Amino acid sequence: MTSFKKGTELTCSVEKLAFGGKGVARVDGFVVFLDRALPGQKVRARIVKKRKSYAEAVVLDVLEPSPHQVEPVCAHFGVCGGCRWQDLDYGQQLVWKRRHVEECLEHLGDVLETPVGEVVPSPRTTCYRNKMEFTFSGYRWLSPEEIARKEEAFDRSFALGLHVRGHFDRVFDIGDCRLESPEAMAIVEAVRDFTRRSGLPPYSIREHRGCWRFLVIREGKRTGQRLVHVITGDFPGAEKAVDSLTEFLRESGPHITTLVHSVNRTRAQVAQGDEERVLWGPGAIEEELGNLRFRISAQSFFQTNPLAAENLYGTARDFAGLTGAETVWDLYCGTGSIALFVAGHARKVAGFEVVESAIQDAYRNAALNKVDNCVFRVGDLKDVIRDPAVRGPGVALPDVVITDPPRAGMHPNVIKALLELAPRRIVAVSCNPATLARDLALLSERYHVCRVQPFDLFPHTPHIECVVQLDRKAKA
Ligand SMILES: C[S@@+](CC[C@H](N)C(=O)[O-])C[C@H]1O[C@@H](n2cnc3c(N)ncnc32)[C@H](O)[C@@H]1O
Repeated sequence: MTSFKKGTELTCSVEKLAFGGKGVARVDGFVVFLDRALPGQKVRARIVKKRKSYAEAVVLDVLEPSPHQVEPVCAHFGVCGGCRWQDLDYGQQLVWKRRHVEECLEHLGDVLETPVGEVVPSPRTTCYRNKMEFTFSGYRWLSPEEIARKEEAFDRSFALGLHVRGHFDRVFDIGDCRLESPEAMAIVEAVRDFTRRSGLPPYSIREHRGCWRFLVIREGKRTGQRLVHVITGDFPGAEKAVDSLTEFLRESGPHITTLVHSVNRTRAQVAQGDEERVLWGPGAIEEELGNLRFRISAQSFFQTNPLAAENLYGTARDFAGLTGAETVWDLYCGTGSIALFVAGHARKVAGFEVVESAIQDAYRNAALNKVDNCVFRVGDLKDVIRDPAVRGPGVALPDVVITDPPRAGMHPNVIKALLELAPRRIVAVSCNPATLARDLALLSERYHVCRVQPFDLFPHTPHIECVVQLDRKAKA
């Protein structure tokens, strides 16, 4: 009988991928989750955690490869925290993503009227992200290959890059990220070069002190515009150093359209800051989605894979089945992209969102596109969804609701309100099949779940988005 004690080494065959991305093997009937394993592989692995009904293990050696294994396109694969499925054939990634949606929705049984659709692939599988966040660190992590190159002297006291997989406190110098454009990577290189020589220290997450914290690059995939957002700590000389960095990039970084500096005074390791200073250009970029143009400022939310999001929004609009006569509510509207996408097909659209700056962006985007039948309301939906005062006099109750909540899904108050408001159709957009399944089960009290269409917005990761059409049941 195999022991599953921590530290035990075993050989096993990987059967499938679990929701979340880990490989699954059964050893003597006991489930073992394997980090970085693919179905079809035979591996030697070491148990790192033992629970009552399962164990977790790391792969030490691949003894037999998976038939679906491919050569990863990125040199940092395995070390980097992103792209964990880059060594799995893209077609298979889509197969497993669909299966995970099916598994999550399985318990809905007959409520689900049609099978889950085939996953719509991302138009691009590399260079698809329009936003990347890079972290500065005073402790540069070196790969075993770099350490082996003893003849090279590596400066370990400064890094600008991404986090090492599973380690929030380790950063490696990224040279070539395949999710980003070569132009954006050239900016990372130039910023690293300048800041390393600046004499000012990277921010330390242990001492909570230092200058350089984050570099965020946003890129309009259709417009080619690029925004550089430098986030520093509250450190003497930081402002002057960013001014000099701006001058340096103006001379050497031809790919930049605008540069913004902000200060993060908090201990939270988030790439956001206050006191935004626009040092170069308009302080925002524009992106095109369908026939709309969106203004994206340094800290506003925008879908990170715009080309795939365009397909998703188009399907959300199709599922809404609008004739031009409807009042549509766009719940969790962010900067209004879905509201604006459907505005031309509806009488009136009302967007609801908790972040005030996103609402300002939504109005700006409506004006930019000369859309005049949308209103946007700020507030926590669980409190404001039934509040006529927040809704305002010009907004009728909805014929159709489109809802796109964060990963946690909809609050029970929002579900309850939807069941009472009972629009004839609900289109649910979700980035988390598990919370989607929970919300659909609750809504099924009054709604048929007609269609589920998954979209891949994040190639090489286990993430999957879904658009679902729900139609109100006829009264018995
Ligand atoms: C997945 S995003 C969707 C944004 C938008 N539909 C889009 O496609 O760009 C979820 C949005 O819900 C907002 N949000 C989160 N919790 C909320 C709440 N309790 N009430 C209202 N909005 C909320 C977030 O700020 C975010 O903009």
